[in-house]
Amino acid sequence: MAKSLKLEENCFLEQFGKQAQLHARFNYYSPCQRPDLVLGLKPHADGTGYTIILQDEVELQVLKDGKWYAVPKNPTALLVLMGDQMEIMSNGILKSPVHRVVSNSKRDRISIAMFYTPELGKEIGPEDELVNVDRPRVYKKVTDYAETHWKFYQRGMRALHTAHI
Ligand SMILES: O=C(O)CCC(=O)C(=O)O
Ligand SMILES: [Fe+2]
Repeated sequence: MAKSLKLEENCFLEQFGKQAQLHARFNYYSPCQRPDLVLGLKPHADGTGYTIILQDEVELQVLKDGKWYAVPKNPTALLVLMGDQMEIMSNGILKSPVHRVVSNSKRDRISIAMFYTPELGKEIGPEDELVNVDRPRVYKKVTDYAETHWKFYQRGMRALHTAHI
């Protein structure tokens, strides 16, 4: 990702720190009689650096320009979603998408999500090379953003505005 932005290849890794955290969550979504009324997982963006997902059935959707798009099923692929902290470190170039899981009346669904988050207590912020006259600094430096994210998540809100300049 750093290389794709013409940055020194370890710069994001250094921001994550030596004690970066990796959490795994195993999700089971049972069939639901009223998929029109019930979501598998409410709309949210991840507070991680990034999240890697393995899904067995399509029901994950990503919000773009006010519309929900299904992420195609590919059992041999891992889906990598940017989290809010990669959006901050890339000064808004990489986007942390709002996503949700819809439910299905016929079948269940299993997914495994790996959440990769910077070390506790480590300050992160936009890479200096990504700040210039054409692209002013969008985000300030933040520490333990995942905690702030969690507080807002519980109220069904995004936390990214707390990192805006
Ligand atoms: O189950 C999925 O595919 C997505 C899970 C997810 O978005 C999350 O746990 O944050
Ligand atoms: Fe998520």
